[in-house]
Amino acid sequence: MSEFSLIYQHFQHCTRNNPLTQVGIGDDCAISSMPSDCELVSCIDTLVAGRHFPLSTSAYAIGYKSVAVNLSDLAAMGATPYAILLGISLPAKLAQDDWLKPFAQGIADICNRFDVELIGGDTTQSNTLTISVTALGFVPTGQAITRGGAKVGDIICVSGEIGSASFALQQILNAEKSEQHDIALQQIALQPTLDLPVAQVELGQKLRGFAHSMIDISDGLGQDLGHILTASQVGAVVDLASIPTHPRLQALPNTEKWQHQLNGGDDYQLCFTMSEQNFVKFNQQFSDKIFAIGKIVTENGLRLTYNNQPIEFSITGYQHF
Ligand SMILES: Nc1ncnc2c1ncn2[C@@H]1O[C@H](COP(=O)(O)OP(=O)(O)O)[C@@H](O)[C@H]1O
Ligand SMILES: Cc1ncc(C[n+]2csc(CCOP(=O)(O)OP(=O)(O)O)c2C)c(N)n1
Ligand SMILES: [Mg+2]
Repeated sequence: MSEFSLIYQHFQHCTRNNPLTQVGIGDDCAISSMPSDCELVSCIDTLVAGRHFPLSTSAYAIGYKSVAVNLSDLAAMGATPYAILLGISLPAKLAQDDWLKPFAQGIADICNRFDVELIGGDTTQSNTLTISVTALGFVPTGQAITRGGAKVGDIICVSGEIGSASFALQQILNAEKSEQHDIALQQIALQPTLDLPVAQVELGQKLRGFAHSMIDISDGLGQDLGHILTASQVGAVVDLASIPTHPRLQALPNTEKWQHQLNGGDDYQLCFTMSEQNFVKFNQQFSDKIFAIGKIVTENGLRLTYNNQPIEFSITGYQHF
């Protein structure tokens, strides 16, 4: 299949047109109008086969997740997503309909769910499958939620269960090593949390005007909350028993569970801080579940407690190098 027929067949019309787009796929650049009174919010995340997703991951999930992790970054700023650009470096053996069709379907499903248009990209051949997605969104001027706004006294919240994706990944990596890996790979608990993360786009927007700081959890709650603390020059106390946890994880020994939750990553939940007053107001105004897990304090660093006892736990987070 030629590079151009691949693009036209699988990507040119896979998402719905957004009225802001003046020129989409097919020219040297896309051209978009800016909505009035808004700021542009942009990010890029790259996914490399065997590093960001197991080699056994389906083409559909690879497409879906490549977009979801970027929409999660936009969500973490309180932005409304608008469009993506898709860079694909593809081994020659995958440049065929059997792989491209479900891959493009994964991209299309998550884009169409959030009214995001695929407006351009780039396609090359490479020995290692690598997907790089740039996402663009908008936020009303001055209202983006950054990592740097946490205030002493704020409640620290997360948007949902933490650690499930890391638990699923551990089972998959073990199964890939086993002799009967085809059978083992059919029995992974919580696999959708790893493969098809739910970008918290609507919640992120609702938190504008409520949250003082926000980040999405990609590298592990410990490290990512640490980014808020550093940027805001504050500290935190987190109660490990308050972290929302799936029953399958709850059944693990504490240290294994906390390893998945604090250092695992791949959660793509939001972690944010807000005043106690705003916490009460948010819960009165919206039915979205948000979970208080700790407090922002003056003393720098992250302190962990469990049943009111201090806990020592090494925060490593996901490290590329
Ligand atoms: N190669 C790079 N060139 C320029 N900026 C980069 C590069 N890699 C990462 N960044 C920037 O560094 C910051 C932290 O990146 P990262 O840890 O990847 O954030 P996230 O977890 O939100 O994806 C972001 O502002 C990102 O844009
Ligand atoms: C095969 C495989 N190994 C390990 C992981 C775990 N993992 C890889 S990258 C990563 C962190 C997120 O990736 P990164 O490139 O740091 O994204 P960013 O923080 O920039 O959003 C995690 C938890 C995985 N998902 N798949
Ligand atoms: Mg990144």
